[in-house]
Amino acid sequence: TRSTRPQRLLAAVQKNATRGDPRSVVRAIDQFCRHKEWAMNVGDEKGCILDSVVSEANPTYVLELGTYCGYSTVRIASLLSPNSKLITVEFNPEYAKIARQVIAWAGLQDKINLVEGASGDLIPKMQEMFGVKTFDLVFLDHWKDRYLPDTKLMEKCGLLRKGSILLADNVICPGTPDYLEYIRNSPQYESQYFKSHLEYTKVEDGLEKSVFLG
Ligand SMILES: O=C(CSCCNC(=O)c1cc(-c2ccc(F)cc2)cc(O)c1O)c1ccc(O)c(O)c1
Ligand SMILES: [Mg+2]
Repeated sequence: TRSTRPQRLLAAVQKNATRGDPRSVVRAIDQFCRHKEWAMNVGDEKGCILDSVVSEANPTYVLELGTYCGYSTVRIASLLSPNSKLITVEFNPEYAKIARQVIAWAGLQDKINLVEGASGDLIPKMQEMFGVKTFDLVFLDHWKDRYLPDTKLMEKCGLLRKGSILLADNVICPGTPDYLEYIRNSPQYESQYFKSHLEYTKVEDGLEKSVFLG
């Protein structure tokens, strides 16, 4: 049977990237998506904004919601200090299977815990499963109608501390209107919009960075 797009993306990584070199994995995926087949990675333009937010935060514990093929997982983990951890949640088992291989090719499996399941089920278990107290940075890139309920759930579970950063992809395209309305009007957050474009296109999109004030 015909291969899937994630399988073809993995093949491009294994063909064009150097094992153990995360930046070459990121470059290989961007090349594939720009010149061969579009895929819903955060991409190179928004990826630079992601890099600057991660570098400035220098987080110890990172949560990513929505792994897909592991592009942003690898991009973030390549910037983390030695004892830090990235937990990434993926609902779709096919995506998770590919992401594990992309992460292994980049040589970052020791920094990353990929857990399969629905974010709404897993968020309340984060403390018991991984011994995590709070997350310093959360990257939201999963189902767009889950951003708001999962943010409220993280607040309820005490997973955010004063200064925790939420960085949300796709707040314009496909769009997360209920999340934006909540986070921009809540006195508990200080938000900033980084205007950019939908990965590999000229369509407007952007990242919303929000600091939890506790
Ligand atoms: O992985 C998922 C769901 S699918 C991936 C979400 N991402 C998108 O849908 C997505 C879509 C687009 C896009 C597509 C078509 C267009 F024409 C324009 C834009 C762009 C993006 O950057 C995206 O991130 C999941 C994980 C954990 C869970 O707990 C759960 O409930 C779900
Ligand atoms: Mg996205």
